[in-house]
Amino acid sequence: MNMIETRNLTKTYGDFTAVSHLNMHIQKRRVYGFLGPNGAGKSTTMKMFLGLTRPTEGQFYIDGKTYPKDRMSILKEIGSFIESPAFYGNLTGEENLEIIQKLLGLPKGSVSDALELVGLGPFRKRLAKKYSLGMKQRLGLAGALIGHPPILLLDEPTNGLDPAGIHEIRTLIRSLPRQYDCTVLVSSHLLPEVELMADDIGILNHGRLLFEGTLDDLKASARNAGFPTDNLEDTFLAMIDADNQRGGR
Ligand SMILES: Nc1ncnc2c1ncn2[C@@H]1O[C@H](COP(=O)(O)OP(=O)(O)OP(=O)(O)O)[C@@H](O)[C@H]1O
Repeated sequence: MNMIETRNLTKTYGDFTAVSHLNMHIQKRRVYGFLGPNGAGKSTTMKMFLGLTRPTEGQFYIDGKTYPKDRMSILKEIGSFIESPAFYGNLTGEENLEIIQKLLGLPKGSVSDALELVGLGPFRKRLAKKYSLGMKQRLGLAGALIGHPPILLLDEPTNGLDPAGIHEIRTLIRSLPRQYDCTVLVSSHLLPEVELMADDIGILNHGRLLFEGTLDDLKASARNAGFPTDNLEDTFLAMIDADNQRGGR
């Protein structure tokens, strides 16, 4: 079953097309890696799912609901982390999460659970403005996860983390479908990262979906198209390069 499905989803800004006729299929209880170079349109797509920017053309369906008709009930199902999340710098990490907990009407214990889940337990009493970049990313993730939403949209969640932090967050994301019955859409511009986290991937370039399927499907389709397949990152770069040579849009 598809938890998120788009049909010809398109977003233009003036005469610039940021997202073009996207047909994505994000299956329930899977991690979908949304891969593409800077400016490919990943954030714009996620912002449309959250109702933060309006599609110019096309539709999307989330858990059987239609945008814009069911916008509010769609939003209730999504936890998100889009671009650097904003916090109250003069409040502690814990206090920041308490605000979300109250807004969502969650039990008090959910704050500690979320802090532990992302490894911020020991830093709960520190002011958010004193957090390192990696700690801020973790706090953003905790904010997205706190209500155990059935759908998580995570835009480059490992940005700014050190290798140990990346490993930890990746392991956490991998475990979410099993642990919380969650469907995860996670964007990245790094194939090795997606390779370690995702069940399915979608490759976006200049707003167009170049590929969608499992990693094995990607290898097979790259082999058929004559791209290198020993190293999937080379495959990805060669696909992007070939698309750019063709004009890219
Ligand atoms: N409000 C806007 N007005 C005009 N152009 C925009 C606007 N928002 C995004 N764009 C353009 O749309 C394109 C896609 O941007 P988007 O942020 O979705 O890409 P991305 O794949 O998330 O890239 P990154 O990895 O750099 O975040 C970019 O060329 C960007 O400059």
